[in-house]
Amino acid sequence: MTRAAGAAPRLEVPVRRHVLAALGCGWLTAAGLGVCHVGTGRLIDDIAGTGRPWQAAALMGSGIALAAAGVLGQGLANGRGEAAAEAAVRARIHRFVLAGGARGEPAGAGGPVAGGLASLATDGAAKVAAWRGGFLGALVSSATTPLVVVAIVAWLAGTAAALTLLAVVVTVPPVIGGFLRLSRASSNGHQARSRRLAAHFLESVRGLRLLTLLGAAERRSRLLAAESERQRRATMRLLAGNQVVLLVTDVVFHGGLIGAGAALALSRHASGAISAGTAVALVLISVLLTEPIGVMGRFFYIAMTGRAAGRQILGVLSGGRTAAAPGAAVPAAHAAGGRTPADPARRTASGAAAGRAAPAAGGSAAARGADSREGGGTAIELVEVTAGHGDGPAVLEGITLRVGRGEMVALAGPSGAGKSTLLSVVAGELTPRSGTVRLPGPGGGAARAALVPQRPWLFTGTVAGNLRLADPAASERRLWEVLERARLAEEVRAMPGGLGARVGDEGLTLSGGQAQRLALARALLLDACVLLLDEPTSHIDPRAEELIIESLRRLRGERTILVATHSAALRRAADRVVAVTGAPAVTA
Ligand SMILES: Nc1ncnc2c1ncn2[C@@H]1O[C@H](COP(=O)(O)OP(=O)(O)OP(=O)(O)O)[C@@H](O)[C@H]1O
Repeated sequence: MTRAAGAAPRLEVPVRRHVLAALGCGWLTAAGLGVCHVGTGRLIDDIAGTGRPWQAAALMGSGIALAAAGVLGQGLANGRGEAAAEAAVRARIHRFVLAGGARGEPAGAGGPVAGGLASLATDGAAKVAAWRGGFLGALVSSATTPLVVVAIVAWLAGTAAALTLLAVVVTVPPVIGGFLRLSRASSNGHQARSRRLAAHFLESVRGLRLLTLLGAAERRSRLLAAESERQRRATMRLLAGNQVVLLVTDVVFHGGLIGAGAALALSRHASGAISAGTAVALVLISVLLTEPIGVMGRFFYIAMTGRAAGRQILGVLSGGRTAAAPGAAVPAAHAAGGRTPADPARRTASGAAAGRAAPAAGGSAAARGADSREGGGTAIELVEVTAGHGDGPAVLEGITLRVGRGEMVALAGPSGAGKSTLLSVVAGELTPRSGTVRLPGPGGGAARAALVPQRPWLFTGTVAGNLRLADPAASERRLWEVLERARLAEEVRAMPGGLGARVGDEGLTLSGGQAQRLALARALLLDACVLLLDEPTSHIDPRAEELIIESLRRLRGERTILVATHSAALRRAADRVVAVTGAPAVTA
């Protein structure tokens, strides 16, 4: 994309050659058809006994050959132009994404970017290509073929007749332009809404795990269904409006141009200036003047949707940032394998009891936790639990672990040892292969557990919208309350819009620490007795880590917290550290 000083920005696609080829072929087709119609006129004069038979046949034959060559050539030029344009637009978007653009803040209204880009790179690129590569040449040629037709008319019926016809022809572009402008605004809005909807679908699929954990999947699906229905109705309205525009242009211009041609032919024939055959040829040739309308009718949607998609792509490419947002959460990959010996479970700085290692039966160690708060009751109980993913080997084997009510227990251990797997088992996300998992609630029933995954998913929208995924009916007061408890309220107050502040694509307008605390606040809204936190302080700076640890300290005692972590500071803050070493060895 290049931009001359003061010129409007343009999405550059390498199709000039193809457009010129399509233009030349379009003229060839028009000239061929014109010559063919002149031959038809001569044939009529032959039948009337006033012409030369060989001349009519020669004109018709050569006209058909020229027109056929023009049609084939234009088809080829359009096809190649479309392929070249599509490849070029996709390459631009890919370069932009690889440069980190999709992680930037959305330009303008703050719509979802990654989902929107996926739609632009596929559907959008195809639309731009169909317009710039496949249609522009045909459009330019059909807009200029009337000049070829007028030249043939001048040869057939004189300059005056040609100029009269030209006067009618020149009214075509401004009127078509007016119609296009009328429908452009609605088409643009419709495109933008379609892209937003596509992005919402994509985002929901990617955040499905979290939606399920929060019990918000059903609500989200109802929301998407309602949005889809609104978009379907809007599409039907747009199509109906476009049909009306097409009908009007068709009737006005076909009638006007063919009528003008017929009137001209009749008057010239009546004055004896042209033969009957030439008059018929003139009417037939005037039909060629309706070519621009035919093209507009056939490609109306291609031009409209292609231009709108081009503007969107250009807007994203020139308006998006090219670097990852500072402090953006970096995805933490699950390390595979790694069955290294356990970090030694150790007594924490607070002096609480550390997990006890117990010898394992059959050569492996088993977790043997103990309630650190005698009399407080057990909040989490795992007995001889063996678990793994799919058909894979067991990640945890024969685990026994008890966590007391209100206790904060840190799960430590090397990457891949099974800390996240253990949290999934407690959360009920992963069914153990054997053993029992119990979360006895204070009232006797099962307690509710809220899992905050390693990389919390934030949906495009506002701070309040993300919080209310957990509790749609939560009042503002309640939202501020959980934000306070997650030590995020002060920062949200400072954001433009407060609770209404935009949380961009995947939450990337927030720092990693803010995203973690927002996810924690959301989990607090669930009113779950048990909080399961997976690496809540990974990839954030010491200040943000301090804030999260501080908020967990405040929650301790009131909620039971099981936290998987590599952070020494977080382990120190816990009542107890349990070392997870992976199957077959897990020690407590
Ligand atoms: N969804 C999954 N499907 C298959 N295997 C998985 C899945 N999730 C984790 N694993 C495997 O289970 C093992 C334990 O992974 P887990 O994420 O529980 O470890 P972890 O101790 O939490 O690691 P980290 O500290 O890096 O987060 C690893 O070998 C991992 O590859």
